[in-house]
Amino acid sequence: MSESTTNGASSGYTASAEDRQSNHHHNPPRQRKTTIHGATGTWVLGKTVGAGSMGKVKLAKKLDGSEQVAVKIVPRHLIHDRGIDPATGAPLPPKHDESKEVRTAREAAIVTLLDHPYICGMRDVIKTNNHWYMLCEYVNGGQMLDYIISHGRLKEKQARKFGRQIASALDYCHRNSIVHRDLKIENILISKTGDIKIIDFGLSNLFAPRSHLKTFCGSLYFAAPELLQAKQYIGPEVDVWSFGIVLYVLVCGKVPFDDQSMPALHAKIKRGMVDYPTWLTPDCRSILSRMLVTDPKARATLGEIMHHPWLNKGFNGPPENHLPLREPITLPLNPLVVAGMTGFEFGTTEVIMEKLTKIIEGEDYQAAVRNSARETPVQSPGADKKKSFGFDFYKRRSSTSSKDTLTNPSTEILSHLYAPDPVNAYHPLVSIYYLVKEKLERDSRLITSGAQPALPPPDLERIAKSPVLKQPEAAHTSETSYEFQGDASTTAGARIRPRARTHGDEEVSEVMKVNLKVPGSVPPTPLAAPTSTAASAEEPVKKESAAVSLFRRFSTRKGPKLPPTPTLSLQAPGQTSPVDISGPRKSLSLRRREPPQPTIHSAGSQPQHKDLLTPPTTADDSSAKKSSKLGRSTSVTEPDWRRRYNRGESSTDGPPGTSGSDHSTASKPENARADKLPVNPQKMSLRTKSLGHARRESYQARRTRREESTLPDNVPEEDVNDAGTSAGSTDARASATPSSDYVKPVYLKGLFSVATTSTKPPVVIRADIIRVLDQLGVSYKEIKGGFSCVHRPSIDLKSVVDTPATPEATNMVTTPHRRKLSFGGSTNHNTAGPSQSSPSKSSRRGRVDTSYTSSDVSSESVQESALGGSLILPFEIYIVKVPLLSLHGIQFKSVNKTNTWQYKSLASKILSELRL
Ligand SMILES: Nc1ncnc2c1ncn2[C@@H]1O[C@H](COP(=O)(O)OP(=O)(O)OP(=O)(O)O)[C@@H](O)[C@H]1O
Repeated sequence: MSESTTNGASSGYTASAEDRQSNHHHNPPRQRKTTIHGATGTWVLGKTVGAGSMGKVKLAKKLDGSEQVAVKIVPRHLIHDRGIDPATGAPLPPKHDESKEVRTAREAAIVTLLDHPYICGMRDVIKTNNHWYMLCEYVNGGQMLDYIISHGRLKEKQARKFGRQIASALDYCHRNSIVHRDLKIENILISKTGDIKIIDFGLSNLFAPRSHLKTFCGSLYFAAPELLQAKQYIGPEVDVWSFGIVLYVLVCGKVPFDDQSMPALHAKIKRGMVDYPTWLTPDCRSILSRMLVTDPKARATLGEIMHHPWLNKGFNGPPENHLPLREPITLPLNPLVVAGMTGFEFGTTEVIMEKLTKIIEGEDYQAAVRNSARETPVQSPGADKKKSFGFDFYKRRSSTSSKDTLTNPSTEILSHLYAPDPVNAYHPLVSIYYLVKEKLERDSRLITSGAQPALPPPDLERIAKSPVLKQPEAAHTSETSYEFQGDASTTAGARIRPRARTHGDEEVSEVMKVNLKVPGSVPPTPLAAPTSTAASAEEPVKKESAAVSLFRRFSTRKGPKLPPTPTLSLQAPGQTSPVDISGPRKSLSLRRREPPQPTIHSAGSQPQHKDLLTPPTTADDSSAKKSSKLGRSTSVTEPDWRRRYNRGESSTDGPPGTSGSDHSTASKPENARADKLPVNPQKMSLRTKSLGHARRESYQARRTRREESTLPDNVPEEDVNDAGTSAGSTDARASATPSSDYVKPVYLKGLFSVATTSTKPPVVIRADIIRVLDQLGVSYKEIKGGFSCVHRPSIDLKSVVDTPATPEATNMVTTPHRRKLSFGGSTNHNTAGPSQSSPSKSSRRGRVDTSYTSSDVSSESVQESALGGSLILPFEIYIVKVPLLSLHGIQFKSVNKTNTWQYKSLASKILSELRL
């Protein structure tokens, strides 16, 4: 096997060499083994584990095999056509796309400093002439999105655990003056221990309490209303809104706001009318209704959320934010720490020293220090007051406003937090000072313990040569905002991803754009060990034996084996049911009719829809238990499932899959339901929506993004499993029957439900998968343990019908269209895959309707798809075994997160066709 090598600048060091791709042209890509060199050593790139709009994510192993990381590879594109140099008249030389550079550098810079059990850690950053390589902790428990897609909504108790972890991570960020701005279900991964890891800080930024950010970014579905109104915002409040959407998705299995028309979706988000399903407990509804408040000033602060009864039920106190204990900064400043802050381009070390000194000496800061010393902490059980309260930016600014009168019980205990806190989010410079200092301390501890070799000193000279922009004003004395370059108002400044547009900055005064480099002065830190400390900190009062207990109870759906859904159709335009992302759950639900469920609406709201597709009941939902006839979903413990299984109930009733590492759960079985209900044709839609991205860009923008996210020829690649073009069912059929080690065991408990587990042996499951993939025209190749698949929908362009845009749509890049696309008709499927002109076998048998209609996708995407564009959907299916239960199951893995809704829809369809 040949090897190509990429030398790079690590953690901000100047790129020292081109990516070496010399082997590329001489050897087939599969043969190549690419290595990258950074300050942390030499890493061998492996298979692709994910992809986003910024690039691919690959596995990498240290040359000596001692470590494994995920590497986010971001191509550095050169802009060639830059016009003429007015001075010389000569064409300007090509230059890297600055906004993308800045955003990547920002992500690297921020995440490198963070140290939190629920935030994916950064190991090293390597920059070459052609790429950024961000070496991150490899999170191998799957994606939250995949889990929700396969299993539907979570029980409240499960959602609470995740909710506490999200709150903990957000509180840590906010107290460090960092706002994520792209919190969404796709950006939450699950670790092997069953804990969450937040990824993708590519849209994060620093905020100052009295300053404003203005950039609209993030997924539309998760975006706060003020962002849609081009309003300025401080920062934390938009994360609280997105957190509310995520929590809603977890407990409801759908997004709260949705519409097939973008303007209508905008309007719904701005109106903020939320349907709260009746199965939600009052506390759950209460916390959601405090987060999903359209007025950011009236919206709960994170501090309030962390003290909300729902989030604390069964726990000793609010979530721990894992912030180290901090003392107010005193002079003189530590020059080593200040040197480590240059990566953020606050300026040269001298400038940072001067500015920070001014802040620390300032009367505001000193008053804050005095106040904080006087403050009598209100101690809540099990939590340190300072660590658990969010800094209440709005209350501090307008504490007398009636809008600040919270109805939540935490009002009182929050009231003392009206003063600036010298150690929490006082000012970005102050926060970064703490973060760098803490990182240096961590690193020195590691070096002392011999765990981490000393790294070369930072290239301060290079850093010093970087352009220095206007320096920040002292905190609380100006409205200066730390808006990094790339947050600028122009589209060019926005991250190219199918989800957002950037508002103009005309309303914003004194916005500072700060260039950013990767911090070069801070040595990388080895990745933290799995989050055992976090788990203990989050241990509930009602003892759960381990963090993984979250998955001990399983979302299962009991129901008779019914014929497969005959029709698969997307909702017609005008239907306004919110997105139900619970794929298999949804497909199961299609077989049953449920009595209409009353919905509870937020004050003043009108019912927008009734979601009959999302099943009620949770473990701690008494109301749902009372009306169990309404439910389709129940959670069972393994013993419960065993009982049912042994009684000879349908195999599709169980099991609650588990890795088997802990079977001690003593939770009571919950009500299982017969659900022998007829089909509700009205609810037979398998329309699925993206939870992630609003794809309303122009065709050009999409094309650009696609080109950008596709690794160019010179990108080191070992595997080509994203293509899926060469393989097909012929290969798969020809391959040998799976051996006993074909299937991998499931290490994460509870990732399986009736929809994804089976008593069938792997060989039968494999054959079934091949049958269904063939049937649906999905290209595939067999990989270890499963299938690497690519779906290329065929589009009936004749069916594309423009719909008139509303006035609001003028704001949007595209207008909605009707379209028709098919699950059949894969263009390069090796075998006799169905096509539109030739209906699939299943269609002929009346089991699958291969086409559906939707107005969800713009004509651009239709055209694009017709051109073989971004509707191409790569994903993987694995056959796994569930230890101890002698069961097998399948696991979906999305490879490209830009086609979420399409992936969800296809996964649902495959599952329903598999009839496991
Ligand atoms: N540390 C990690 N461990 C395992 N998988 C990862 C990791 N980081 C990212 N991935 C996978 O790669 C995918 C893309 O990663 P990421 O969200 O960082 O990319 P992106 O280009 O910033 O995405 P976006 O389109 O939202 O901008 C994720 O959805 C996930 O599946």
